[in-house]
Amino acid sequence: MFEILTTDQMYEADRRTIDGGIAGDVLMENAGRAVYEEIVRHWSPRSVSVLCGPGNNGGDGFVIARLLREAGWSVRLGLMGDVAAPKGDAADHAARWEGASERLSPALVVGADLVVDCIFGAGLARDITDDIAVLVTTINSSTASVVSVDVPSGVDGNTGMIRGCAIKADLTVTFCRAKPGHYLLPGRLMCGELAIRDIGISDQIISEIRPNCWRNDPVLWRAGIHWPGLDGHKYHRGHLLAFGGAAMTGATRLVARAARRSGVGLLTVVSDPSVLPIYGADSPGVMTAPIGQIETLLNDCRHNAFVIGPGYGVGDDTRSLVLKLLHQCRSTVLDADALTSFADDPSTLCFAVQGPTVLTPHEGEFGRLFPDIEGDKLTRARAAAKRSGATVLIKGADTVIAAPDGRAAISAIEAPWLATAGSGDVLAGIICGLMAQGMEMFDAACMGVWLHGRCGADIGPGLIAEDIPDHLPVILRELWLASRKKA
Ligand SMILES: NC(=O)C1=CN([C@@H]2O[C@H](COP(=O)(O)OP(=O)(O)OC[C@H]3O[C@@H](n4cnc5c(N)ncnc54)[C@H](OP(=O)(O)O)[C@@H]3O)[C@@H](O)[C@H]2O)[C@@H](O)CC1
Ligand SMILES: Nc1ncnc2c1ncn2[C@@H]1O[C@H](COP(=O)(O)OP(=O)(O)O)[C@@H](O)[C@H]1O
Ligand SMILES: [K+]
Repeated sequence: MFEILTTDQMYEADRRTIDGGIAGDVLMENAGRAVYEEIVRHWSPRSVSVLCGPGNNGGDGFVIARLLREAGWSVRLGLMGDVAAPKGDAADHAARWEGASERLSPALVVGADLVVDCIFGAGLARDITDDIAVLVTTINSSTASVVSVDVPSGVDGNTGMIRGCAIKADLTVTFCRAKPGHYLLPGRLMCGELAIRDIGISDQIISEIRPNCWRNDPVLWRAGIHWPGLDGHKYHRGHLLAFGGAAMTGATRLVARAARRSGVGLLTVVSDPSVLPIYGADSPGVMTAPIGQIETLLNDCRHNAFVIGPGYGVGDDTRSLVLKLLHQCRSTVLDADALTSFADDPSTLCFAVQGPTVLTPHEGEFGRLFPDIEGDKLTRARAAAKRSGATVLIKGADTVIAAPDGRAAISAIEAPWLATAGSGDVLAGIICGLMAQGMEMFDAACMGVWLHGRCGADIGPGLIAEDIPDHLPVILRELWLASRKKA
């Protein structure tokens, strides 16, 4: 259930299911019944208006209206266009509706306690305009509860973008699998609670259409975790070099603590000698080395992972050091200043990426490195990953992680408490720590985002970045115990 399907993949899954012998009108009946079941689970009988658009989303509406009416609810049904308009499966279900139909208008919202939005689903093809926009505004400013079918009308299922305007739902019921627009902003804000309901499309069919986007969940990457073996020693868990800036030392101190809490065997902060005592005094388990020893450090292959950027400073020195590090082809995480230092020359950075590399920009940093890449976050992360050869993670409430081969994951954990200075530094440290332990770059980025999100959600109000590393053992233990149960 963690796959995320584009609307085209969803149409393909429908088509293959229909070819396999389940008729389209049965799928529509199943879809309508799933929404009906969610409605009666959430609300007691009340006056409801079901608003039907001209396509199959409207077809689902006829099923929902019929089932609610049969259950004794007071139902009004509004239809866009004339009564003879529905085609195909929607027409079949329209014919089974024995109640009255009204023309779709704001009058249907007056006196309704519940509005069922079946105006547009996967087939939204252009911006909402004029009379439908007035209806959307009326619904959004009414006190009625709102259930959206498949997607809130006006939200683009593939991108999460709002096409003109969109309905704000309390509950969205989608079918088979979620679509990107359920998790990407701003679509996610319009969905309310999300229910993903089976309508009879088999897992076999979903695997045949080879989805390459998932909701970020341990199912994706838990097999790639390197738990320490009974006979292991610290060098089996990696030796990470964290490059510390001379002015903002707090950033790399956060990086270091997070990396160590993620399980890395050894960690050395490498910095200007003038600030080494600050890094050394921060935590007794941290080792330090002056930047002047860089060649010696790099000659030691046991130093298998590098993280650079947080608090490091923007400029030529940073750029040269990043290129030197990338030349080693070892696991590397580039964040913050390590990215911004290439704002004038991003192609040099992309060209230099050869080994396992994760770029962790927030939207501002992404825009500096890839100003020509446009579109929704999923599309942009994928394009940047393909161009650079790195795993690219665009941070935010809807963090997207994309691999150069097109695989992508979207974070769905709600943890707005993470929006605080230093929290991104912690994320960079976690990801690099996981890579140092041998985890593949895309898996490490996904797992890092998940651990970070779970810490944020658990700690909640009052969170400061310093809290996150020290909460990691709680979440890691959960994963570890689950892995032992499986074995
Ligand atoms: N077997 C299945 O496939 C199943 C499908 N299911 C359901 O079907 C839904 C997809 O159905 P769908 O493809 O008919 O698309 P839908 O969203 O109803 O809209 C299409 C219509 O809207 C129109 N239109 C578009 N944008 C517009 C605008 N801005 N302003 C005005 N008009 C606009 C467009 O017009 P056109 O662009 O063609 O001129 C067309 O007439 C899916 O979300 C799910 O709920 C379930 O029953 C499970 C089984
Ligand atoms: N609304 C939000 N919900 C969840 N996570 C968020 C939200 N806003 C920001 N974050 C997360 O907080 C972190 C902030 O990182 P960043 O912008 O690099 O800050 P800093 O550089 O101060 O560490 C990122 O991991 C980002 O995904
Ligand atoms: K809808």
